[in-house]
Amino acid sequence: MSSIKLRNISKKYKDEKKFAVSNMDAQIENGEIITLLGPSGCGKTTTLRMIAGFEKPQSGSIYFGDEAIVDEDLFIPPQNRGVGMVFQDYALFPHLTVEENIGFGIKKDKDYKDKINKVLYLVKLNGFEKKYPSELSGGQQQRVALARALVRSPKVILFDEPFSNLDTDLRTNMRNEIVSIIRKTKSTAIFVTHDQKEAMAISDRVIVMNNGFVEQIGTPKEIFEKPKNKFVAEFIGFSNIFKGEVNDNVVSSDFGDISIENEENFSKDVQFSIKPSGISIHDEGNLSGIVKSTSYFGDYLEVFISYITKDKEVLDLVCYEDPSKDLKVGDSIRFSIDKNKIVIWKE
Ligand SMILES: Nc1ncnc2c1ncn2[C@@H]1O[C@H](COP(=O)(O)OP(=O)(O)OP(=O)(O)O)[C@@H](O)[C@H]1O
Repeated sequence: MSSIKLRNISKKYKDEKKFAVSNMDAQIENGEIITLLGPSGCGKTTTLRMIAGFEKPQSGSIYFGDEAIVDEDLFIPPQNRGVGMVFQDYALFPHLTVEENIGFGIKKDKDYKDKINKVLYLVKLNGFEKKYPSELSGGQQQRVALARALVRSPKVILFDEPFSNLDTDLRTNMRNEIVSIIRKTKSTAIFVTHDQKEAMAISDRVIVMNNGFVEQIGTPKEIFEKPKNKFVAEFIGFSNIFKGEVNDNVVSSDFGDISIENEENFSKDVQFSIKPSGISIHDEGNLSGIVKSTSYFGDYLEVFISYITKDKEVLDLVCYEDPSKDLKVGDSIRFSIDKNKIVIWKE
């Protein structure tokens, strides 16, 4: 187990104009589960591969604990880094049994059997040692891949989109199981995903990346409550994003003045998001609009409202309403905004 420090690392692939990763700084604590989150092509896999040693950064340094593994004149090769990797496609040898896959490349000393049995038990595959990968489900194959990483007692385990080949139910179960094994073994783990829900569900902290840059590093709660900018807010699924101006404890916008707590001391130009649950349609609402569309989702009704500003601009808002409400497209309605359901960031 080890902490990891990335200091100012940059990577540009040969013949590419753009940097895949630019000036990245991050500190990952010992035993922490961290996720690199961002859209396709933002540099997540490149970062993971630089930590594993499959790619060499042009500049910057990487430390495992106090030990430099990459520096100006230093490059420790992958096999000497003590890194375990679990890939999206499991990368198991089809002609080897579960036991042989897990034990591949490790010394067949007197502890060999014990080590294999210990990890088989951990991933709940005892009894499967003589099976071949083709005889296993996707989830079971993924557990073999994890056991193969764990048997080497790695300093850090890297997971590249490990759940993307599994269907939804299995995916949730597998991710809970894998996280509980990581916690049990107190491993330091880095995941790569572009699924924000998954990132929030499994991580102690999330690194949000965009275009090779780190946009924000924080706990899921910090990122949800204090997104740094519009990219992060949109990427984690915020809707109803508008501009405003803050003076003391009031944000002024197209929806009038709304008093806020302003613990962050925002001033002047900001952007803000109104959570869909923070908009309610009722006759006493101080704002008026027209129902643009409705979609029924069982537990709630998703309603799009068209709101006309003082400058005659039409803004669309989405809100979640009681599904028993009788709302039809074209209805004139009144609505209000709950100031506690507003999230603000500096523009
Ligand atoms: N071997 C390579 N040679 C040249 N360019 C590459 C190579 N691998 C990645 N890139 C480029 O580097 C950038 C970052 O790619 P990377 O695979 O790290 O992104 P990602 O966030 O992991 O994307 P995805 O979610 O699609 O896997 C992209 O612009 C990509 O096209």
